[in-house]
Amino acid sequence: MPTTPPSPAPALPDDPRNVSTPPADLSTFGSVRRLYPFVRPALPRLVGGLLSALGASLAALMIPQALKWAVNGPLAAGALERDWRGLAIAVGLVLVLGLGEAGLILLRRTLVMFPGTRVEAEMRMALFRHLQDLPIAFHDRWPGGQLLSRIMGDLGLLRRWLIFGVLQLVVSITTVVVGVGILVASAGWLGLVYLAGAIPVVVIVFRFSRKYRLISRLSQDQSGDLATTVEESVHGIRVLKAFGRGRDALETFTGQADELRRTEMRKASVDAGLMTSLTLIPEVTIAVCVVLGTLLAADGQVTVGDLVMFFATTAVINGPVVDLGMTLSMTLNARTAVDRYFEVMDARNPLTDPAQDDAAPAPADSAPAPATADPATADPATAGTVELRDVTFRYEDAERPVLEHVHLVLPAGTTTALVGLTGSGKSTLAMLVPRLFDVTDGEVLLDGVDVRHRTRAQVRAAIAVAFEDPTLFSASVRENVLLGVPDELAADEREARLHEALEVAQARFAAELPQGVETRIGEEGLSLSGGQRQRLALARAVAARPRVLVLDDPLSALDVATEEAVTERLRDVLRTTTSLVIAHRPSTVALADRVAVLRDGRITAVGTHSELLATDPHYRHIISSLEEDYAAHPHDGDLDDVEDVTAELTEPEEARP
Ligand SMILES: Nc1ncnc2c1ncn2[C@@H]1O[C@H](COP(=O)(O)OP(=O)(O)OP(=O)(O)O)[C@@H](O)[C@H]1O
Repeated sequence: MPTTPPSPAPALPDDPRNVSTPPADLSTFGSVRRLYPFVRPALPRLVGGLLSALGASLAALMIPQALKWAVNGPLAAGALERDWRGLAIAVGLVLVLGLGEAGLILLRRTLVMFPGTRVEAEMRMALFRHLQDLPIAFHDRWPGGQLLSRIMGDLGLLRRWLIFGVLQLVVSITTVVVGVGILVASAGWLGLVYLAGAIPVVVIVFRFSRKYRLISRLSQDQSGDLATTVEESVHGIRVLKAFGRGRDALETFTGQADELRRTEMRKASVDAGLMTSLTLIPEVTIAVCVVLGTLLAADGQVTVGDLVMFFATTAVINGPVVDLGMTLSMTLNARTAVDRYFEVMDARNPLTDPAQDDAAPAPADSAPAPATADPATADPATAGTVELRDVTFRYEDAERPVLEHVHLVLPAGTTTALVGLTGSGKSTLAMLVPRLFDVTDGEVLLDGVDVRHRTRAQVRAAIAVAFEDPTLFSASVRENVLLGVPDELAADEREARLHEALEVAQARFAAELPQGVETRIGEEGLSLSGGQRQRLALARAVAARPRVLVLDDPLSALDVATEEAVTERLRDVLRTTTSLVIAHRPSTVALADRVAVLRDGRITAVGTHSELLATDPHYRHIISSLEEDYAAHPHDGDLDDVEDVTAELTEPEEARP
């Protein structure tokens, strides 16, 4: 039997709230090069788009050459003996070049539109997949708004850059380089003077890049913080309203929005500075060239045709020089977006699946333990058993462990209640069983095999969890309840599980919702009371027919009568399952065959309720404080009556107190 865990994965990246400057080790090129795996399938179209764009620029640069030929040739022949044929050829040439340029621009747009949107979609899906895989510890540390802004805002930025920015950048640079080359080669001194104007442009662009990169990063991070504030205040709207703290939330939001506005203003002013320089410097250079060109023409060193070609070419170059400023800021924003995207994508999940060779065979499918456990994969002595063996667990960044040297066996087919004072580590212990966290030391064994030697999918197929805080998704009751049921299961079997689970969890109210079990609930659907939500979450755990059921205080929001009814039905279900129930109420403890007492991160006693009452003073203390607490707040969980009128209307008679 394997006992050593797989080698640890690299640590998670720094807290995103500390990330305010871009990583210095990658150049902009180095950063955006990381897009290659996503861009590769779209590369032929992108290259096609680039070639079309370059062709369009080349056509634009050829027009001045045609003009020069016309001015020096057919037009120079004099008014009386015009070369009409030559003139027609020149006009035709300009027309063909102009039409060619327009056609190539259209082709470029058509070619790059599809890959741009496709790369964005692929990257978005990859990020979402990765977020689903990342451990709870990652999600505890990363604010939702930061993730939201990366998956939406940053990827939108990248799409715009891929469709327009990157090609325009290459085209602008190529046009400027080729255009200046033509000027230097064919216009002598005039070309060199124009080239000299590039020196201040290079210096200004370099300084701009350094400054803009920092501001761009700040602005995108601040957008993420703002999104987090919106997300938190929308989620916590009830608390904010109940405590009259809406104004405080508004002030926080206004402060952050104003900070972002100031950053955007700084960004715009740095951008404007660059645009002004890129417009002004070529204009000043051209003014100098006009004076010089006039002197050279008067001296007979250049022809009028040369001057027409020169100034027409500078007119073609000037546009791309100004575009260069715009595409450069787009590129720096895209670089920030790539950095922010890969900060999440680079985060590794320390909860790894074992290598194929090391993996233990899959545990018996969702069959009840121990009778039907697969004899080929499970030792009959341990089939269906969960064991925590000398388990120590410390949260990342926490100074001391929450759990220390915990030994606890959950025998197959039994129900163990876990009790302890608040903060003693009950929920933490429960999360180690389905591998939501991995132990720092020791082992969690399922069927006698370390859970780290099974894939996470195998472990989670065997274990279902219902948390105190029930999360429902924006989907129908049916979809929410059948979340843990394999899709391959026959339709009638799924239907049977749905109805059984709703019945066990006393959630028959679902049938009386406006569209029955097809009613959409969750954030965008019908609001349910706390008790109703909890019962659906419990139904979800029951419907999965797990071999191991972990219930983290799943009945806390139920009224007394409903809790009794659920407890009764749950007892039948728990008989076929190995269960761990975290109890905050004496009535929940009554569900259990055995009770384990957790005190300051250690299991201090295990026994039946009556044994512990007789022998363990700490247990008596816990039970009396639970009873006191319950007596003081007997209606804490009785949310069905007060929270939602819908509940009143749809609750079946027998489920009401
Ligand atoms: N994600 C986390 N990171 C760091 N510390 C945590 C985290 N979650 C819980 N803790 C700490 O671990 C300790 C145990 O918490 P846990 O939620 O397991 O206790 P509990 O016994 O379930 O409490 P309660 O009965 O109040 O639900 C607490 O001191 C808590 O502050």
